[in-house]
Amino acid sequence: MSSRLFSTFASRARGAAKTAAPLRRGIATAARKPQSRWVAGSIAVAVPAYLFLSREPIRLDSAKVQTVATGKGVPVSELLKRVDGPEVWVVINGNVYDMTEFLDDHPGGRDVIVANKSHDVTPLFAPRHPTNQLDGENLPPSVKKIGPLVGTEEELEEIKLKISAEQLAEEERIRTARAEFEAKGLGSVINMADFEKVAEPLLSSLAWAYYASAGDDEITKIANATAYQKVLFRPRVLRKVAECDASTELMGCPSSLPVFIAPAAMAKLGHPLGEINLTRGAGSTGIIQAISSNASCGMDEMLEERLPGQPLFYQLYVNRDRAKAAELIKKIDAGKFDAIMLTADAPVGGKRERDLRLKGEFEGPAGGVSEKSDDTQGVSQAMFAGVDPNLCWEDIKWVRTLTNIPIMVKGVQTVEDAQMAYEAGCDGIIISNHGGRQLDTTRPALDVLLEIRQWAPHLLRPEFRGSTGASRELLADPKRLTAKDEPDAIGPLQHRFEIFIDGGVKRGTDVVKALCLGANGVGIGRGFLFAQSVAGEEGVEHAVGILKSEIELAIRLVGANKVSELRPSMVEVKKD
Ligand SMILES: Cc1cc2nc3c(=O)[nH]c(=O)nc-3n(C[C@H](O)[C@H](O)[C@H](O)COP(=O)(O)O)c2cc1C
Repeated sequence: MSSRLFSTFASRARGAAKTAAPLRRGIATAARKPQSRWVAGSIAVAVPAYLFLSREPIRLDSAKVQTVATGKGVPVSELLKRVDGPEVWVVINGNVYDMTEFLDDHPGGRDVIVANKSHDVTPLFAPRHPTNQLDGENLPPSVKKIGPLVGTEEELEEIKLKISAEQLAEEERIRTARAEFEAKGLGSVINMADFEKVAEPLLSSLAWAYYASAGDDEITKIANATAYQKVLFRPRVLRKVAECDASTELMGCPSSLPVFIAPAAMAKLGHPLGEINLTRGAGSTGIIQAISSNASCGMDEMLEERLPGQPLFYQLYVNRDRAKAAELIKKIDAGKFDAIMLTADAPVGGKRERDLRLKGEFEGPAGGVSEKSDDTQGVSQAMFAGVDPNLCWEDIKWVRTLTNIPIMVKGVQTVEDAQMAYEAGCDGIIISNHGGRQLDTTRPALDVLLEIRQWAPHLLRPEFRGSTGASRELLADPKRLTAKDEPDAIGPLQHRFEIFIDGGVKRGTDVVKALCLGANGVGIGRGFLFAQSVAGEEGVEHAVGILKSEIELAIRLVGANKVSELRPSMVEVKKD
């Protein structure tokens, strides 16, 4: 995918220097930024992280090789002495850590650590945690760093995690699928659904379950996507559509498309660079990434990748420990993020059965809001253990006292709550049901947008308050396209209020439909997770390229030249 298509940030900072690259570039790009702290670790874990549960040898980093040579450090024999005792020591990235005091604080529960005591757990740790999770002040206070490990090849072999026949078979399956995909190339992916199909065999069963899962019977997840089929276009013809510009502004930030990367946790489960792929891909294509509170890369790692002027949003889960929550909000403020998406639809985690079936093999990220998890719970529950279930509208005011960054509420699912968000002084909302991952059989997100149009049109910009389909005014003046479809009888809003929507968006036509109905922009979660899993940063760029061409095509074929010309009269909503 060429960055020439996307001028916004790419040309400013990275220029058009990118050349067509092999699919392996996702890994190779780690070497592109030698200043990144990520690099040293990423080379070593690249292959195992792809395979997720791989027990392939982790190469020693240079510091460790030196200690082996000088004989200084913690001998393997010391580690092995703890196999049967009460102390729990593990090796991560060549260093020995005492986890005994940390066990009950671990977001993923104590079992996963205890079961692997006195082993090198780097292959389990790397795909789930920020690379700098154990550096300096990031080291949890209850974890003790003992020192670098030293040992002979045979001793190091002894402390490697044991791999089951099932896991070996999975590694083989992934290897074969990747080889098959690389023979075909990224050009074989021509739409967002293709990314999902290609990603499935490339992912570990755990990563696939985590990404694809949704609440209960996954009815809302499916409905989110199919809802777009009930909105049909009413294209206008003979409109001079040679020119087309799909760029727009989201919360006052330039965006090459009316699409943003919805915040989604644990991108490293799919690719060793994880969310860094998303930051880079968003930067080079000029779209906006919303970073999850539970990202598997650290906030500072992503900020390091940010291009000059690149807008970034941050998704906030408010921790029940308000001191911790305030600390995170101050970090967001200091990071100069362009908007906060305060997630409100997950006071507790949904029941995601694909996750639950794999329980015991997964741990939540150590960053974000995750807290100690109850070991009877599954994957997603670990993610939500720290989230304050008592968060309420009053708390928006509290967040406001800590930062001036625009605040949006993510997870609004009724017109009543859209109005409450406006009255609470929020700068916007994201209509979302978390991709169907929370309360199953909740209405598809698109229905909420239609409900807002029906009952609170004043929350939309004036030109989107009209009815869909042919209006009396339009028929009286059919040449009109860019003027308002309906007179603005309601009057202006008292403060900025933008409406975004996510869930089930797979096509450029879905995006254009949401915009015709009054949304300012559209978020995509799984689609970008799959894209980065398939081909790292280049996968993200390829996905943006697909969306861009589909969105531009839809804008033109509906009879417009730019986003601001899209109108309710260009669509009709089929009655159920
Ligand atoms: C694997 C995964 C992890 C997610 N993690 C978060 C998260 O940490 N915070 C959040 O607000 N939403 C999270 N979401 C929800 C997304 O932000 C978004 O609402 C949803 O993915 C949109 O649906 P789509 O995947 O059909 O595009 C996650 C979604 C997925 C699929």
